Amino acid sequence: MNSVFIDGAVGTTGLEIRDRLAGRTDIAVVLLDEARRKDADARREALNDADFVILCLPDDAAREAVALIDNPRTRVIDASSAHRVAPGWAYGFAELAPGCQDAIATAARVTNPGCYPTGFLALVAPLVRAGLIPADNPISVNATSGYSGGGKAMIAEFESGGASAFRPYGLQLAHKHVAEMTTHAGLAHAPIFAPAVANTYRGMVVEVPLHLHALPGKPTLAALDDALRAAFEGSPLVTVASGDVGAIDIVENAGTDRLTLRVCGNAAAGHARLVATLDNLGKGAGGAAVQNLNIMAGLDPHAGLIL
Ligand SMILES: NC(=O)C1=CN([C@@H]2O[C@H](COP(=O)(O)OP(=O)(O)OC[C@H]3O[C@@H](n4cnc5c(N)ncnc54)[C@H](OP(=O)(O)O)[C@@H]3O)[C@@H](O)[C@H]2O)C=CC1
Ligand SMILES: CC(=O)N[C@@H](CCC(=O)OP(=O)(O)O)C(=O)O
Repeated sequence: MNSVFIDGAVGTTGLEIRDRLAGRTDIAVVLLDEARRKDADARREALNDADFVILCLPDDAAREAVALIDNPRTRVIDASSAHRVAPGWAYGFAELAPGCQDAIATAARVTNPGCYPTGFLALVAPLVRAGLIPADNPISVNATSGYSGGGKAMIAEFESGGASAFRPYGLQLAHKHVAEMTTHAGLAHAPIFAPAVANTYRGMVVEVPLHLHALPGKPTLAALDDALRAAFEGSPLVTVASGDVGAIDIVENAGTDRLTLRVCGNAAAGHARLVATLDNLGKGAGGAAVQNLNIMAGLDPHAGLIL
């Protein structure tokens, strides 16, 4: 039996993880009651007693939690963006590249990927690795998230009735996810990241437009599709669907831990739209955390996930 303390268990991500772990007989979930859940002494004790801790906290509180751990045994999964490019942390995206799952399995510190980077990296990293996109190619990424991506505060704002249908943000192009997108895609230059939030609770679309005719090897849409299928072959969570569709819905994978990739575009024009759909709270957060926990604990990687 593995004990797992969830720090931040009543937040949006914490509740998703608790749902996925409910009923598991191989995992004992440890929670602090309402009166003690922000008490540093109570958290220190829980953090050090558990085999695993999952941090579902704002970045500063996540850094504080890690600093409270003073034993070599407790292993950490951080859902925040505090450690996404930090030395000594394994990047918790098992399917991203050969070796990732093994690195997670043995790591003491695993950072969950960001929700937007999960879609972006699945689309781009395999193509960079295959040499179809040069590492120094300029890349843009447009993405839309459900409002639960902003946690309790944004949920309250949207559910109070005053929020707009569609809100582009991050307009100064300094979003906190850019560093992890650049690093883990193996890019030489930061992508231009244009996020937006839509008035739907959960779900996400991440899109990368490409001028194929301007790439050195002038790859075809079929070549990109083949490379993505080869990269994720056998994964029950990350799949490549036909890009020959008229429209894609932001809630396509809402309520699941799936990530669907498509290579769409106009072959004659040499224009591609790489599109990923996921649930920001699924493969983008809670599902990824449970998958990483399973892998670290040597269990079925997909136990408790919503396939
Ligand atoms: N929402 C999403 O789609 C995703 C979120 N994440 C990341 O997961 C983390 C959690 O996000 P999310 O669940 O959305 O956020 P929420 O705001 O919904 O929840 C955060 C929780 O942390 C609690 N908390 C804050 N400070 C402390 C502290 N010092 N000690 C103990 N508890 C504390 C909050 O308490 P209180 O209830 O009192 O406010 C709240 O319950 C963030 O780092 C976020 O970036 C990652 C991927 C996707
Ligand atoms: C809609 C919305 O606001 N989304 C958040 C990202 C979701 C999140 O908090 O995830 P990370 O932990 O990966 O940062 C944002 O843009 O900051």
